[in-house]
Amino acid sequence: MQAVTSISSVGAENLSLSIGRRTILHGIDLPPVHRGEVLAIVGPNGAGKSSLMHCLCGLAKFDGRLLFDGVPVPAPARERRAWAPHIGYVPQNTGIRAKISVMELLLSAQKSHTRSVAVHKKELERAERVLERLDIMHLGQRLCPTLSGGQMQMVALAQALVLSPTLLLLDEPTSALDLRHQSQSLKLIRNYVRKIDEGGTPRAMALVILHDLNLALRYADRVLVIDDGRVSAHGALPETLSLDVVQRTFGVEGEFVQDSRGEQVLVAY
Ligand SMILES: Nc1ncnc2c1ncn2[C@@H]1O[C@H](COP(=O)(O)OP(=O)(O)OP(=O)(O)O)[C@@H](O)[C@H]1O
Repeated sequence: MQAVTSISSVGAENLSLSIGRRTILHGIDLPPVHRGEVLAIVGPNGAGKSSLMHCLCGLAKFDGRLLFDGVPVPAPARERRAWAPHIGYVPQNTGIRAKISVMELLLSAQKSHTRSVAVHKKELERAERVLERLDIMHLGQRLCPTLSGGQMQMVALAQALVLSPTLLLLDEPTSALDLRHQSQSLKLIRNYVRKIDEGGTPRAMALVILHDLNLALRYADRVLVIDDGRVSAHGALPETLSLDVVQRTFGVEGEFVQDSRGEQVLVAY
């Protein structure tokens, strides 16, 4: 198995997924997403967004090509394990049932069953840093099953970030969050991917499924619109998310207005 130290881009060609006799994804092309970029994946309920993410993180067996750094990723799970440490995947349902504290969860994610005090200290500091950035230090000693839905969602994000992945795959990471935490989490994700690492390149890239198109407009660089298992639009934001695309995809009327900072905001009727 080849050694993989990071992932610099992710893309897909003609990716299809069937479950039983039903085809869920019909030949999806995902032009490469590079480090430093946030790609929003949007589309109606049941369109295939989570299914696409399952393919990207190795949870579903698909036809077509998944490309990391422009190179097809081998299909056998054994081969794909090489990439796993570089992927931070947060699923839609993040229920963590283990009766351990949030801090224990973040330490076990880093596999810190070490006797080395120095390593343990480093991992503890990293866990504390992530909790601090997400503004959830106060949850460190709480048992995971006692957390609220929103708190659990932020802890799941912390669990992914603590491993410093180069590819973040986030399935509706803000669905249970209040207004302040929605902005805070997406700002943190954007800053995380744009941060320049020791090699002088942005640290990571993020693919984020979002239902709130205004959050996509504010925090993502590009958008992939999925409708009925197909890509119906793809490109830079805000121009790709035209009123026509919104009407066709979601079947709603609306208009774009400018907010006080001059940014485009969608008002749907
Ligand atoms: N295990 C499964 N067996 C059969 N059908 C499935 C399975 N998982 C998903 N599907 C179907 O695949 C389609 C796409 O589902 P998916 O969860 O990818 O949609 P989504 O775009 O993420 O939707 P939502 O916005 O509601 O989360 C849906 O019609 C769903 O019913």
